[in-house]
Amino acid sequence: MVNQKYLDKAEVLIEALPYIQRFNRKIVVIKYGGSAMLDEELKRNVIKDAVLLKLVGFKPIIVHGGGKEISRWVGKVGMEPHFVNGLRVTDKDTMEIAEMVLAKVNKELVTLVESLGVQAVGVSGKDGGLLQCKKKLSKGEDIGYVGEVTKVNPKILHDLLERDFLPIVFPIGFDENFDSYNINADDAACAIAEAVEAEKLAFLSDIEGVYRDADDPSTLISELRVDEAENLISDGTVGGGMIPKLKNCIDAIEHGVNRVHILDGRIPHSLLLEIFTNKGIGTAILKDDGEKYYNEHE
Ligand SMILES: NC(=[NH2+])NCCC[C@H](N)C(=O)O
Repeated sequence: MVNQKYLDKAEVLIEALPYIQRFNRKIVVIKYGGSAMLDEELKRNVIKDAVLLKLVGFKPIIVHGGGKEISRWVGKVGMEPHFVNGLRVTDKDTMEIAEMVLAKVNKELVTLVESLGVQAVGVSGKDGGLLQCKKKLSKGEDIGYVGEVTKVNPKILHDLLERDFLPIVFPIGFDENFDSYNINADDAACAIAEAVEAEKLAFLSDIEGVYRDADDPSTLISELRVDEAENLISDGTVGGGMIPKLKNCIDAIEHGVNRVHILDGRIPHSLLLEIFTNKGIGTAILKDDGEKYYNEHE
């Protein structure tokens, strides 16, 4: 008699097989941010997942933020934050700290990947002219050195992938006058995924996914087509911080990314559970004619 426990384990691995085949040699952009960056254990888990994706033949690219770490350092050096109409301003000094902190976080991530036996290269949006940007206004207000991506030059990423490195990007870029800007990491990940024609873009954040009712976690939506996602925005079902997130997802799909996933980075290995199982664990956003794997396999 074979122990059921072993059979269950084998089943889990076999469930992954079609996805390993389907996504072989495909680019997967992983936006890494939120609480999963502050907890060492979670950080290791996220990086292990990315390393696993790499070693089974995918081409992951990590794009990371570091907002909380930047705020911590701004406080640590005793800088007073400025606000314009309730919005925090990124002045020259803050910009300088942001770049320093993100570079430090970037090298920590590179080190973690390297410690797991995969070669990683960290780049900023300045390297190879990856992210060109301009000043982004917030509701018409100048909030300092906050950038909006105007153009992506993905050559550096293709070169690194070609040579089998795992690229790790932090979203600082320059404008046409070579002034530095801090770019929102979700926006950067989205622009990069479009430019490299990624198969997938996965957002690891502090929310399980998209809910039909924000107050009821049992209403998590497993799969959403772009038109359904647009309706959720226009009919007011989703609100707050989910709106820009969902808009990025829609934008990515309209510009060629096949699937976008919103995942909870606080759940250990959410990335693997999403990619290698039929049901996934977060919300998957698909093209209007995208097949819903979940229903298909039910
Ligand atoms: N949240 C979901 N329903 N996810 C389904 C994921 C399906 C498949 N593993 C994929 O990566 O595309």
